[in-house]
Amino acid sequence: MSQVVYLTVEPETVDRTKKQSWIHPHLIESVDPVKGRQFRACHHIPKGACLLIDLPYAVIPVVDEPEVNDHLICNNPACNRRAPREKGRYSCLNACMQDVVWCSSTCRDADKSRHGFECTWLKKYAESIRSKRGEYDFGMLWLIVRLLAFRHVELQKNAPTGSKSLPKHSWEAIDSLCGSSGTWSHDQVKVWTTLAKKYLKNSPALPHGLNTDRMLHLICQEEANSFGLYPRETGHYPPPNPPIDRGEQFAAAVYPTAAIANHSCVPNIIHKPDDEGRMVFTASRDIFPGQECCISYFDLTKHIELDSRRAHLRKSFRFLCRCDRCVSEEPTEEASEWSAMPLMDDSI
Ligand SMILES: C[S@@+](CC[C@H](N)C(=O)[O-])C[C@H]1O[C@@H](n2cnc3c(N)ncnc32)[C@H](O)[C@@H]1O
Repeated sequence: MSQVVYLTVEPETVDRTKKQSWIHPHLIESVDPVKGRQFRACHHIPKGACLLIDLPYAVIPVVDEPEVNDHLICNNPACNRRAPREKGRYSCLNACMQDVVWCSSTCRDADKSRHGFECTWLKKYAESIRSKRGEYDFGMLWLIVRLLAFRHVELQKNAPTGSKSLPKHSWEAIDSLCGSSGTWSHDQVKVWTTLAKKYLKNSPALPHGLNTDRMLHLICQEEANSFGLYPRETGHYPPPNPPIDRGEQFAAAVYPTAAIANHSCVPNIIHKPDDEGRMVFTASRDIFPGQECCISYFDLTKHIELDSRRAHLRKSFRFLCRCDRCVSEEPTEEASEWSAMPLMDDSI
């Protein structure tokens, strides 16, 4: 069977030329006693309907070799398009880091205030963090710095805190993301505390005015809520046979509204970033009033059996999956066994 391609039906209210997040009027936020915040349908949503287009609050490219890789994206948050080598890339005038590029000098100028916030930090730390700690820790810290950079721009503009209703796009929305140090192993929290003290403390190179505890909390929020960006869709169920993976990750981002979506091993939403780094949710089947609307946090072709799915979610995302499929497949005594199991130390 080849992969099913869903044609996303965009309601007339979506104007993609406007750089705004958009949410389907039938998708609402509610709270589940176990899973926390969640999306629910308040009216029927037909298969193929576009449910959400969410602008990232912060995004970073994930590439191994910036000088040869075409996956670099324009750093201007109002653009976020791919910046291919052959079309010419515009580097930082302060030469802070090779991964930082813009697709035009106009985009570079437009991004002056936000990039200015991260530039000194990148120049001072990027190389040494990469060589001492590796790409994962560097990417995580850079994404945190970018969250702070957007906050800085928001504070500078003295912008009114974003809308209270969905879609949300503000520091206030980032502040309310789930994630706490209690979810992670003691060893992991120790490592992150050291990183926060060493690389994220309030300083002239990173003037944010927040304390180390807040930085540690921000790391936990980022780890629980960030998305990997892949070229193909995530969440086809049943998984295509032969399996088609979602391709190589090219970026990581934090989306203030998309982060409300819980995981299901039988999701009714497929998700994929568009050409401008916005996260797009599409209904993969008819959704009826009251039903929860979920994405899949992982490639469903990679973990098939209950044990494998739950172990992966537990290790990478630190929760016991309570989706309909897992609950219906679990042997009666298993739930208590899983709940009693200590969390593994080799998180992520
Ligand atoms: C990206 S957040 C999703 C929104 C979150 N529920 C909230 O309150 O903000 C991921 C967190 O939601 C919860 N979660 C998501 N999917 C779940 C599931 N299938 N079973 C249990 N908890 C889930 C876990 O606590 C997880 O760490």
